[in-house]
Amino acid sequence: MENCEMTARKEVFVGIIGMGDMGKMYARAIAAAGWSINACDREDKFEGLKKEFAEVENIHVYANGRLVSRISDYIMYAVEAELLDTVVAAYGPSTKLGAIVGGQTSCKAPEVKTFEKHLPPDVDIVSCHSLHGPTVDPAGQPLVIIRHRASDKSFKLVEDILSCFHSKLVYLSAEEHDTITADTQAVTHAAFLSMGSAWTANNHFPWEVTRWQGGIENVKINLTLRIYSNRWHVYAGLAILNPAAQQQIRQYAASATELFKLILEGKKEELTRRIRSAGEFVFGKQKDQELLLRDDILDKFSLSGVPAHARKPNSHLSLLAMVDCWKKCNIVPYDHIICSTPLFRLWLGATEYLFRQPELLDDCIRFAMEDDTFRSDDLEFTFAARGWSDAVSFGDFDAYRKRFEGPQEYFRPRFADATKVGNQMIRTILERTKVMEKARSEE
Ligand SMILES: NC(=O)C1=CN([C@@H]2O[C@H](COP(=O)(O)OP(=O)(O)OC[C@H]3O[C@@H](n4cnc5c(N)ncnc54)[C@H](OP(=O)(O)O)[C@@H]3O)[C@@H](O)[C@H]2O)C=CC1
Ligand SMILES: O=C(O)C(=O)Cc1ccc(O)cc1
Repeated sequence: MENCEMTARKEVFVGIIGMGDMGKMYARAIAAAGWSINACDREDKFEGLKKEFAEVENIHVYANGRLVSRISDYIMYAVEAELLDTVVAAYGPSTKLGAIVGGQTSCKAPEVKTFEKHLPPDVDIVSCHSLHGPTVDPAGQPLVIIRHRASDKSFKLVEDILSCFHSKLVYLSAEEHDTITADTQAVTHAAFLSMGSAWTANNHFPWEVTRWQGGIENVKINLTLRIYSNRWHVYAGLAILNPAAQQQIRQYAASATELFKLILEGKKEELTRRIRSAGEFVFGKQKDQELLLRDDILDKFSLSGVPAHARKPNSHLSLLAMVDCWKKCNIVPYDHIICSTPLFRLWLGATEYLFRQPELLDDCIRFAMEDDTFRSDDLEFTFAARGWSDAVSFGDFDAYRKRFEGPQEYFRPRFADATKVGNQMIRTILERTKVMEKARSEE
């Protein structure tokens, strides 16, 4: 980069309020690109943060968000979604004249409403949302930008600042963003959260039980652990604050319950018809496309280390319910790939693996009907899906936290391994989606 461009960047101050996982990731990347960062967290973390960033070039730590707001040109709130309104009410009125403000919360309609409520009218609003967690390399991942109220100059400045991530910029309104992320993130998380609750309730680590080994089980286990290793409020915020998400999570629980009842009642034909018709709805147009996940890819990601030939079939209720839910909610997940998280793409890859290999799907249905090995898992899974749906529908952050913390403690000893394997999975799915998008664009 030209020296004069670096010097010009130093004169633009980017404020970051909330130096948790995402705030720190943003601060480090933007500072490394030469912009000046003014950062803060809660006042009681001031001394600790100052020490942590003492040696980091371009990052200046302040005691609170009022001080950061007074002197920054683009201010990003990277705090818990549940707290955003209170935090913006406290610091928003101190925003520098003519500055730009945005947020990193995962649900944008309430976020922009909060900004409109508390920010002075001379302040522009440009928000963003990185569609990945803080330990993922942002390069190539989607980064949504929302131009809510901004001059061309302000908008261009935000684009320049965020270009340091080398992410794929996706331009949406707050409402479009929330509809898509409800379709992709919220219901995906509901599936993994339910699996984690069910395994905890049955008191088994799935990678230690032979019926949970190999293939798409690796995706289920690793991603469940990945979610539980993150902070509960991230998932609570995006589900509870997004009305479209609530409805889909309810449908996911209803799909799991209804399919499980068909299994218990021995209604094989009805189950088969329902599952095939959902599969046709979701995957009907994919017939000529390669699978996102293949055996050789999946087998690289084992936590159990048990060889493929030791695998047992599985009723895969979590996957059957997902595809049924997509159909009931009229969602074709491929339409949202440009605005999806790595977890969503991996989950879609797992559903596709089952539904686009007819012999596997037949085995799965036969196994669900005829073998009761998975009945107790499926029972707990159904309870768990309903429990998560209730926690979200009641809008109760505290109940959500309590439901989350049990499995989180249970799985904690395996988080380090799961994060490593999960990161490799995410790199692989990014490469696979790039290859497939290229193939599609050349068709
Ligand atoms: N983690 C993820 O995977 C992703 C998260 N997001 C969203 O980004 C936002 C940040 O998430 P994340 O970094 O993971 O969460 P963290 O909990 O790691 O960070 C939030 C930080 O904000 C601090 N905070 C709370 N109140 C204030 C305040 N008044 N002034 C300054 N700081 C304050 C929190 O302190 P304390 O802990 O003491 O409350 C915490 O350190 C959330 O809205 C989340 O939904 C978006 C994409 C991905
Ligand atoms: O990829 C996922 O779904 C994650 O779990 C990480 C995550 C969480 C919240 C977001 O708003 C974006 C990404």
